[in-house]
Amino acid sequence: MKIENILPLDGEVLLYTDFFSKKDSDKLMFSLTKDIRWKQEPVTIMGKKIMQPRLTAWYGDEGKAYTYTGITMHPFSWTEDLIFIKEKIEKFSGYKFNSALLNFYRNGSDSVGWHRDNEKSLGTNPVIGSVSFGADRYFHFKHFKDQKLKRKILLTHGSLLLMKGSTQHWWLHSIQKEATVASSRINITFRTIF
Ligand SMILES: O=C(O)CCC(=O)C(=O)O
Ligand SMILES: [Fe+2]
Repeated sequence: MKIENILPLDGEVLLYTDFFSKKDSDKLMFSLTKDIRWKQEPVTIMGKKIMQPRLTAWYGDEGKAYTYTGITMHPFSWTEDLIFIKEKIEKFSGYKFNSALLNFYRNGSDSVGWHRDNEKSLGTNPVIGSVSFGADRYFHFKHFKDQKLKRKILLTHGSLLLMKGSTQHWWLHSIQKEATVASSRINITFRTIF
């Protein structure tokens, strides 16, 4: 099977659909929904405190605190599900991860705005392993310099998306609201924090 880069230049994004079987994906969607310590967190944008339009959670190796816009986050310890998912991605990709940011999109009204995962603590060309369960949602890319240059792909139940090379330097990504989506979606981005 030949997997093609979704980006036309300046980065590498590879999609593996059905990375997890339907059976494992169904089980994981159910148990992660129930067991992860989901929280709706506030963010401060231009001096105004607003709630994020989704639930989040941060898990990782002990002692791997993460400073993000002035706030230091302490991750929860890996759960059995997260270790299972992490090890499957590590074995397949050859990369190792020490933390994971989890997102819970309750329905199509939840979203994540345009951003790059380019915090200093992720290093220069971060490799991010992103798995999705539940509702299908479109993942949008827009080139940072040439914002007319766009790509989108559907992230399906049990899929793995690998983002690497200079992707986080040159491309913004987002999950836009989708009025027609009624069910929930979980996304987990595995990262290495230095
Ligand atoms: O939900 C997704 O697929 C992406 C989430 C994301 O971009 C992030 O957590 O940085
Ligand atoms: Fe992101």
